[in-house]
Amino acid sequence: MPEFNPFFSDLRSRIRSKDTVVSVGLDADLKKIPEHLLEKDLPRWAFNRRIIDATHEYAACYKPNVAFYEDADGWRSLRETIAYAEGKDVPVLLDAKRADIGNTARKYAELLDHADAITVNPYMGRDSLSPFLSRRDKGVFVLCRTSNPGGADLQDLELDSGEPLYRRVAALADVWNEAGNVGLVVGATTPDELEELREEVPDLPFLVPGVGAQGGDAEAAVEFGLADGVGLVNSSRGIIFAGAEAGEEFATVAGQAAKRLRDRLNRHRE
Ligand SMILES: O=C(O)c1cc(=O)[nH]c(=O)n1[C@@H]1O[C@H](COP(=O)(O)O)[C@@H](O)[C@H]1O
Repeated sequence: MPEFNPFFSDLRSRIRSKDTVVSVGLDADLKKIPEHLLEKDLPRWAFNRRIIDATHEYAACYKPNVAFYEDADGWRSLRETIAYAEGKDVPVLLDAKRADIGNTARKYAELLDHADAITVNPYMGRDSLSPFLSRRDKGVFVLCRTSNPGGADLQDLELDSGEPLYRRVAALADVWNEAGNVGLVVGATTPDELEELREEVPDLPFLVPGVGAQGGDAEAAVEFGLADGVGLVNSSRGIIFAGAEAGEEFATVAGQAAKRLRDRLNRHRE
């Protein structure tokens, strides 16, 4: 098994030094940002800055989902947000779920010039992921068993061998992990699959979304999400919009929510 690459080694150091596996999802939905920030030049950046100030002590990483930034002001907000998070020494995992034919994938992989790690979609196969995998110092999280209800539609399909497709994805991701830079995305909403996948690929760290707003199993997320103590459990809305009713105190409430999740997850860590 390859050693962890620089991204996962740094993540391990952060997890140890801050004693947290919480990934704070920066899904800065303009429709939910407190009204008093909407008059700012870049409301999403203003929002994220305050969220980062309040949560960074509890964050193993920040995970902005690019869906919330794909417009001109959004990209500017995202750039500012990433720089600010990195200024606080918190790694940034860009949730982009990309991949494409080689020529296009090469372009998509340039997103990694601006972040420490990325999520990718394995549906188009190995060559569509090569430009990401060849970034040996970054983290590449491969979607495997997703947390949404429709995750079963394709991912649970049984192959001729009798194994479900998501298990094959996990086995392939393990093969693709030549540089020690690969992780898997496995939702907390399917704890049995989390357990099964931990057995299938004992060395791959998982990003486990789906706790908080989606109601996933936080205990299973921690029990099975970590490989050699390294892994991430993400909550987005459950943290950043915890203070939706708190007006100007929204960030304080978000900080409390991040701390609560950290403490809850830590109770289940060895
Ligand atoms: O790749 C992801 O992060 C992801 C995979 C998955 O299976 N389920 C899932 O919810 N996510 C992302 O994790 C975040 C979950 O947000 P909350 O439900 O608000 O905590 C969103 O950004 C989703 O896009």
